[in-house]
Amino acid sequence: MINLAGNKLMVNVENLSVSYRQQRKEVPALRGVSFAIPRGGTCALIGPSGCGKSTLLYVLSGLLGSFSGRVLVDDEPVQPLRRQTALILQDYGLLPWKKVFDNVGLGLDIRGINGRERTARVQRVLLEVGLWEMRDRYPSQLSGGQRQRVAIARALALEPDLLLMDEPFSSLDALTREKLQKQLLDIWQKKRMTVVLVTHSIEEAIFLGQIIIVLSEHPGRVVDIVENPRVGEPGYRKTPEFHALTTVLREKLIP
Ligand SMILES: Nc1ncnc2c1ncn2[C@@H]1O[C@H](COP(=O)(O)OP(=O)(O)OP(=O)(O)O)[C@@H](O)[C@H]1O
Repeated sequence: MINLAGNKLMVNVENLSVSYRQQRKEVPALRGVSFAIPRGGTCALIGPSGCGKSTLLYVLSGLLGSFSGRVLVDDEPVQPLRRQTALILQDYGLLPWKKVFDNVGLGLDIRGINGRERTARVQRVLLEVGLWEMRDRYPSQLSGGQRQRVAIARALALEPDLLLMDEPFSSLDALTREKLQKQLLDIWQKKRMTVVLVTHSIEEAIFLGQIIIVLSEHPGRVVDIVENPRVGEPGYRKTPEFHALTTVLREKLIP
């Protein structure tokens, strides 16, 4: 499928609704959500706590298969364990008993990529995120920012064309957070995979999301889809446009 700007769509969600079953009652989590992300674009999902952001990410990853509506990833109906989709969860999902090197190789192990190919890919991504020196450490011997980078490296080792991230930087201090946001942007500019990121932070959404999807209170509906084409431009964070957009989003989220 092609969007209006002539780009192929990576994600196309039409009229998506999701409910959870809780004590024999249907609890709606998302209602009638529609949006599209072009291939190689970035998208930030933002909205109040409990509005269904993580649920939406689980649907895109294929982990949550019971929904109504249509969800296409690279023109195919979404399915579990798509090889080129990588998902980074909130707690990073690192195994404490495995060293950094093997934590990064975990996704490759699951997909049966081993031997020299595995070693080469793990080495390459550890160098990319600046963690090669830490390869023999255990997760407990790393800082929060380093652990997050291990999780990113693990995702990159899969050479994904769709990277899904659930609040990847929320537990980090402000400085580390900005550093890693910048690093993610650098990686995206190099590889141009499609990125979908859940965040609570308005600034993060504007810094990283070419498309910002604003969801309503639970059950989540799309309040607005904001286009933010200057993502990745040097110095964007310091521009008046960036600050103006901060105000616009704040008003949409806290009317
Ligand atoms: N397994 C489940 N069973 C029942 N209800 C659930 C389940 N998982 C989530 N929910 C409910 O669905 C709604 C959406 O949850 P979700 O975690 O997707 O929201 P969120 O926007 O990511 O929240 P937060 O910003 O607080 O992380 C919430 O009201 C939540 O309580």
